[in-house]
Formats: sequence, structure tokens, C-alpha cells
Amino acid sequence: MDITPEHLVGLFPAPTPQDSKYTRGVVGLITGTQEYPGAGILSASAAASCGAGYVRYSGPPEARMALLMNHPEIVLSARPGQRIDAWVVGSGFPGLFRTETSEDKDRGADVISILSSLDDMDSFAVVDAGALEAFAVADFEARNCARCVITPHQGEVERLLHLLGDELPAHYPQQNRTATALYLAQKLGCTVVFKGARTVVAGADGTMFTCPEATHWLATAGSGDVLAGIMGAMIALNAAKLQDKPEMLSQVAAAAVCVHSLAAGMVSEDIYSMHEWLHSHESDDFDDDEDDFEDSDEDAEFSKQISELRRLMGIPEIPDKTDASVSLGQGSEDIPESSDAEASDMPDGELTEGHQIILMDLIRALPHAMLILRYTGDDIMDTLNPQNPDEFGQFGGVGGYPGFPFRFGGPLQ
Ligand SMILES: NC(=O)C1=CN([C@@H]2O[C@H](COP(=O)(O)OP(=O)(O)OC[C@H]3O[C@@H](n4cnc5c(N)ncnc54)[C@H](O)[C@@H]3O)[C@@H](O)[C@H]2O)[C@@H](O)CC1
Ligand SMILES: Nc1ncnc2c1ncn2[C@@H]1O[C@H](COP(=O)(O)OP(=O)(O)O)[C@@H](O)[C@H]1O
Repeated sequence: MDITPEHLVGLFPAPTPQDSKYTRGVVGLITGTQEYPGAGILSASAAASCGAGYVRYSGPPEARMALLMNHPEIVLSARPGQRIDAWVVGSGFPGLFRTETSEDKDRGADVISILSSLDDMDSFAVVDAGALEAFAVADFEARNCARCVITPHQGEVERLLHLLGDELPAHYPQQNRTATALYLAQKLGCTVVFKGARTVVAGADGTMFTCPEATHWLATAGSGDVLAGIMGAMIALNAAKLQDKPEMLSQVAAAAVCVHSLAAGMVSEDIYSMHEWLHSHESDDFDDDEDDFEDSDEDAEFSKQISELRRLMGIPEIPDKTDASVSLGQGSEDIPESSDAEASDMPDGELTEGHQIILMDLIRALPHAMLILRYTGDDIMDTLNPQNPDEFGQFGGVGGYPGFPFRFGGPLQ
């Protein structure tokens, strides 16, 4: 099924008086190696910026130093046996046992140990990049696999199948990504996030989610590491729910893909598809009680945040199709020329209360995810408009977003 905006509702719970840093999701990351310290920085920054209550990190000294400078809230130790809701392992590992330093090799061994004890520790894991090898070397029990989300790209799917001494059955068309993801999910008994322009997510129980096609500006080194961190944080935030309903793991993984892709759309200003997606699924569930939003301070704050997000998303400009095609940047050439019939198909720029609730959830995660993507996305920005870098002046509002933390050297320009 398509993942819809409604699937994101409730996945970013706001803190309550009963909460502590431990109840708001503890993420542990073993990511980054001497060769790829950046993957550690990107994944851990993403996890810390996506609302997790507590982030612990283990990686090479360069990554630890950068994280200390930019995210002093991250604790620089993550080991087997610690109480962690969601692990993120493997980003920046060329392979668990093909790392260069003895420290990295020790961390590879830690990854195996962690993945082997997920069920005993009530933990979940996002298994990325080099850690995918664990499935070939360790004899995981099904109960542990069920707690894993693996995040391979095409090359890693092929490599993993090769390591497993397997190949796709002949009747699986090479290009059928959905069938491939499902095959792997059922073979390994885990959730598979098969990354690509249109990422597909398959649960071992046969659940399938297709995510909206992401902006192609995401095709840049490091964006998968950011996704792993966002996903770890979202799983940790929802760990209590997932203990009761483990079948939700594929939904949370797919929702993380959406947050990543929405943030990338905003960062690259390729926002037309995101806008369309948010408007593509009307929800009747929220329309009944219009008084909910009236006459309260929360209402005022809510409206302020919604207006800000609408502004960032360019929503006010959408009703005028001509303006929209000018302002939305890459992808806007797909918007058809004006005609009454086509105009009626355009989003009308109005948000229903259902949409507003969804956006409220997104507001909690997106600005932070955007910042992380901005950090990885210097190349995106440079490539996007090499002639006129000042064009991004209009995006300066992002830097001034309420509560937006100015990390990594200040606001966006
Ligand atoms: N700054 C950093 O620290 C970066 C770290 N990275 C991490 O470093 C590790 C290795 O990344 P590399 O970029 O060296 O190699 P990859 O693991 O991305 O690629 C390994 C092999 O897979 C193939 N491949 C990659 N993407 C493919 C696709 N979409 N379809 C088909 N084949 C594909 C490549 O040709 C290559 O042979 C990964 O763990 C990754 O998480 C990368 O994210 C790059 C940036
Ligand atoms: N052409 C594309 N269009 C949209 N999204 C893409 C495209 N190519 C890659 N992506 C997304 O970018 C991310 C790349 O991750 P990955 O391949 O692991 O790269 P890296 O290891 O360098 O981080 C994934 O989330 C993937 O879905």
C-alpha cells in the first residue's frame, strides 16, 4: 500500500509531564569508521535532531570530536548490554570485518553481539551498509531478525544475496523492487527498506509500503546515513508502542523514509511533489470537532507554526498555478499549463484539520531533519543553482524558524 500522511500521525509524540529522557527514546549508534567518519556524524546528528530523548554514540575519534562540538547532548559511549531502544549500526562500515583500525574491528564485533541479543534486551535495530554482512555471518534467531530493519540500496541487495549464497528466483523480475524487498524480508524475517528514488518497505509478514518518490537531489553521498539516524530516532520514540505492536515496525520505517524525503524536498526547494502528497489523502477522521482548535494559547501557537510551515512549503503560492510553477523550482516543469479543468486538479492551498494535525507532527521532526540534510546537502545546494547561489536567500527563513537550533555554524543563508 502507499504510505499516506495519515500513517505519520502520532509518531512524534510531544513530551508529557510523565516523560523523562529515557521514556522519550534511547538511540545507540555504532556508525562511522576511520575511513568514513562522516557517516557517524551524519547518522548520530540526525538521530539527535529528530527528537530522541537520549543518544549514545560509538565511533572513530574524528566523529566523536565533531559530535562533541555540535551535539554535546550525545553521550560518547554505546556498547552491548546498555539499555537502548533502537540501535543504528553499520553506516560508514565498508564491512564489519573489513575495517582498518582495531577499534573499528572491535566495534564490528560489538555490532554482532548487539544484533544477537535484541530480543533479550527488548531493543530494535536499523542495520545499514557494512552491518548487513551480519546476516551472512551470524546465525540470527528469527526473534532477533524480527526486531531489525535493514536499509540496503540496490548494490547492497545484490551483495547481501550473494553473501547469503542466494539469488532472486528467476521469476522475480530484476527491476521489480517491491518483489525483491518482499523476498528479502521473508527470507530474513526482518523489515526491509529497499532504498532508491522510490523506496519500498516490506515487512516479514508481507506488509508493503511504497513511499512517494523522493526528490532526486537526495542522490548524494551521506543521505542514506542521515536516513538511518532519522529511522533510529523514530523507532526509539515509538519503542513502547512497538513492543506491543511489533507489526508496526514497517510503518515506522516507511514513515521515516517520508520524513527524510519531505525534508529533502524542502531543503532542495523541490517541494511540489511533497505538497501534492500531503494533499493527496483526505482524512475524514479529524473533521468532526472544529472547536478543538479554537480560543486557546495552543491554538495561537499552532496557527503560528502552521503558517510558518505553510510558508516554508510554499503552500500560499500553490493556488495560483502560474506562480507555483515559477516558485517551486526543480520538478515544476511537470506542472501543466493553465486551464480550468487542470486547475481544479491542483491542490487548493487550504489545509483541513486532518492535514493540520499531520503537519503538527511533521513540524516536530522536519526542521531538524532539514538542518541535517542541509548539512549533508552543500553539494545539493551548489548544484541546484550554481549560477545564482543567492537565490537561496529566500530560504533564509528556515534559519529563523522558531526553535530552530543553529548548529553546524549558523543559520542557512
Ligand atoms: N562521508 C561519509 O562518511 C560517507 C559515508 N558513506 C558510508 O560509507 C560506506 C561505504 O559507502 P561507499 O559510498 O563507499 O559505497 P557503497 O556502499 O554506497 O557502494 C558499494 C558498492 O555498491 C555499489 N552501489 C552503490 N549504490 C548503488 C546503487 N544505488 N545501485 C547499484 N549499485 C550501487 C557501488 O558501485 C559500490 O560498488 C557506507 O557505509 C555508507 O554508509 C557514504 O554514505 C558516503 C559518504
Ligand atoms: N535518484 C534518487 N531519487 C530520490 N532519492 C534517491 C535517489 N537516489 C538515492 N536516493 C535516496 O538517497 C539515499 C541514498 O542512500 P545510500 O544509497 O545509502 O547512499 P549513502 O550510503 O551515500 O548515504 C536513500 O535514502 C535513497 O532512497
